[in-house]
Amino acid sequence: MIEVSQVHKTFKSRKRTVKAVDGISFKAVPGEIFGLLGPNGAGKTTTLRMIVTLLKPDSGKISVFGYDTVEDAREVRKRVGFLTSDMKLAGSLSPRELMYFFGDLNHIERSVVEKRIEELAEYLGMKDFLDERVSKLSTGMKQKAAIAISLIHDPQVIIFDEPTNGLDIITARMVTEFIKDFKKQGKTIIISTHIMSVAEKLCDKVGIILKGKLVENDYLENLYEKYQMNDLEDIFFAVAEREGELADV
Ligand SMILES: Nc1ncnc2c1ncn2[C@@H]1O[C@H](COP(=O)(O)OP(=O)(O)OP(=O)(O)O)[C@@H](O)[C@H]1O
Repeated sequence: MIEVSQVHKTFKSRKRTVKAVDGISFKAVPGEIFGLLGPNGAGKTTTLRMIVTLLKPDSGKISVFGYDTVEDAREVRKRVGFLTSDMKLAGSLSPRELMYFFGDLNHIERSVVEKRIEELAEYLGMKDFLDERVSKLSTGMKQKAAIAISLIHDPQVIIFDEPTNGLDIITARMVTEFIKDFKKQGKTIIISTHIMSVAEKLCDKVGIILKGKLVENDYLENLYEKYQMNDLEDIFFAVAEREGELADV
């Protein structure tokens, strides 16, 4: 279970001050996929980076299975797997070597990592390229390797930032099928996306984020009922219009 309560994060530079996250609260529970849906710059990545302890909130509180992301960051990291579309794998290491590296970072015993590599290679279909240099792998193979690395410590919580961004439809389908399977395994999953169809296909609950504020947060079926619409894109535009977000368009 993840609880985000009244979280704020502002970035200040000499040129500008941005309230990236402005009082966001939501919960994500095991066996469900929560989708943070919003346009570019809405605050999705900043929210996810705070959940996975890469950034500290200015105020508010985030807990992951009862552990505070600031006070108990180490306990949180043990339980969380984070995958971002920026995680471009390159270089001369192989998926197996990278998994050892991330296993060490997570202080997991080598024998446990070895077993985990075998399990993940079997599950994700990576056996044929476990020892190839990642620079030589196809996009789909790299994405499988990135997923394997983010899951090396068998986390209860999976946070995927734009999981299908930049992928062809076959690789994107593969990734969404894995995410559905993680849900069946009872993991707590949060994804961010700006693609309505991804949210619609995958998510149980959707939080619509605009300019750092969560302006809608409900189960998909409740949103369809509430807005009397059966298309998430239509609902998104209805919400954006209500919030004055389309005024400049
Ligand atoms: N490290 C940073 N320093 C300064 N500003 C930042 C930083 N990270 C994010 N921002 C700003 O905070 C706002 C929210 O960014 P964020 O990356 O969270 O949005 P997003 O919803 O993930 O967008 P996208 O879909 O484009 O990735 C943006 O205005 C962004 O420029």
